[in-house]
Amino acid sequence: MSKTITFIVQPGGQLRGEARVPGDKSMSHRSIMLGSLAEGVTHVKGFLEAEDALATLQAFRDMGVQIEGPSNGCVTIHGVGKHGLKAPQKELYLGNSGTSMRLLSGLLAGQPFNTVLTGDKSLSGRPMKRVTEPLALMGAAIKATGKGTAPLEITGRAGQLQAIDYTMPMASAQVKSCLLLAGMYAQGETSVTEPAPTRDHTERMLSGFSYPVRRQGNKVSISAEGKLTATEIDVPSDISSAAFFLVGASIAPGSDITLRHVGINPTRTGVISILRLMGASIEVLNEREVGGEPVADLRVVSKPLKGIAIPEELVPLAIDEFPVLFVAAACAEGETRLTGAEELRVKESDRIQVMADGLQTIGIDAKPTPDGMVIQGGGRIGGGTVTSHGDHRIAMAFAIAGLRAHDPITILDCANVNTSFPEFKDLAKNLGLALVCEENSSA
Ligand SMILES: O=C(O)C1=C[C@@H](OP(=O)(O)O)[C@@H](O)[C@H](O)C1
Ligand SMILES: C=C(OP(=O)(O)O)C(=O)O
Repeated sequence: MSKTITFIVQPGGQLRGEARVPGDKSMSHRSIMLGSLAEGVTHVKGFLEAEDALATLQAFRDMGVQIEGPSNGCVTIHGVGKHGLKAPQKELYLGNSGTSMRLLSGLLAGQPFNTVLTGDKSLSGRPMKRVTEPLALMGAAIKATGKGTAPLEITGRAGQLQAIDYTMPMASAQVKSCLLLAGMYAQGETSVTEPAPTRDHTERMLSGFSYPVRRQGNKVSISAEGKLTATEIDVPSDISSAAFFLVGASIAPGSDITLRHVGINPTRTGVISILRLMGASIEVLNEREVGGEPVADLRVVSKPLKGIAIPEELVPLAIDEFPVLFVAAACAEGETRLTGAEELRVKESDRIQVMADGLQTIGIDAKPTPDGMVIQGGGRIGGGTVTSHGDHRIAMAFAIAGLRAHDPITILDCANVNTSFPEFKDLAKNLGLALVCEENSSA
């Protein structure tokens, strides 16, 4: 039996009040990976209790790591050291999570045992050559399908990986992190050069575990010399989850919200920069540093938005926020143009096509292009039935569109909101979104 979830949003309303959205997904994954490889006991708080991060947690349990929790966001990891993982008894199932699969492929390439990585239908369609090809240059043995997709059969080549100096063809934190994790098991110094800055949580967290990692300009380097020492990790709220409310409060007249304890690492704040360019009022309050990551409270007051050409350098810094940014564009006066974002086509869904289809259904002039979208904002937003194609961020983006719609919006296939933000519907309702959630069991 599987559950289907449908969101129904009544039109209009405003967002008001305070909320703390759940922990950062990227950091939650990495806390489990590095905590498991550390010597000693790592305590994590603010861990994201959602399916993607839990898939990573289960994978490490399957490799013999004793992990307590999660309970109220607290996880205790009894690290086994860099060479302490054990062969899993079965394949590692990673659900919907691209981050788990790509980072683990690097980490597992240099282990003294074999593994098979599998995922759900969406993950099994996502491109893995971007990691298997550079890993092969390091001497890894990974067999994918003919299309370069999962399942990935990894033959562990402990002691046989060689360092590479690799320039990534695309700006991807997953590819960078995969190669850095493989580099921890390779002979020589592994370097990864990125064409544009991407999220740097792996590098920051490695330093937090006292593992040497070096950055020179856009190049990051690591070697096998070093060990991870257990630490305390405080995961801030995920700006990618906060983004739904940053947009919602901006577009719904009369809104005024404060989101507490949000991670504002500069490699993640593209959504704030883009919304401000569109005219949004977002104040960054109480800036502080928590465990090597910048954190702040964000206050958003509604303000009329205007369409813009989104600067391409902001694309990797807001890569997961485009579904909801397209909704902001639909509510902005004038044209918004996104270019340089072809990566959106290979996420949990083709986020360019799926968002354009849904926006058109609710009456918006949205034209998909190979690498982005052109949206004419300011028109009447109607209502209708859209499908998320099992993509959590599409489901939540259309829920937010309801704030400016004239008729109800029904969003099909929303169960995957649980991959990143299970509390979405409750938090959204508390802030003022008129959202109803229907659950049905299907055989
Ligand atoms: O490293 C990470 O944690 C992530 C990197 C990004 O993917 P890419 O590296 O494919 O851009 C992002 O879309 C994903 O949600 C999380
Ligand atoms: C792209 C995403 O995640 P992943 O690549 O880990 O599946 C996302 O959360 O928007």
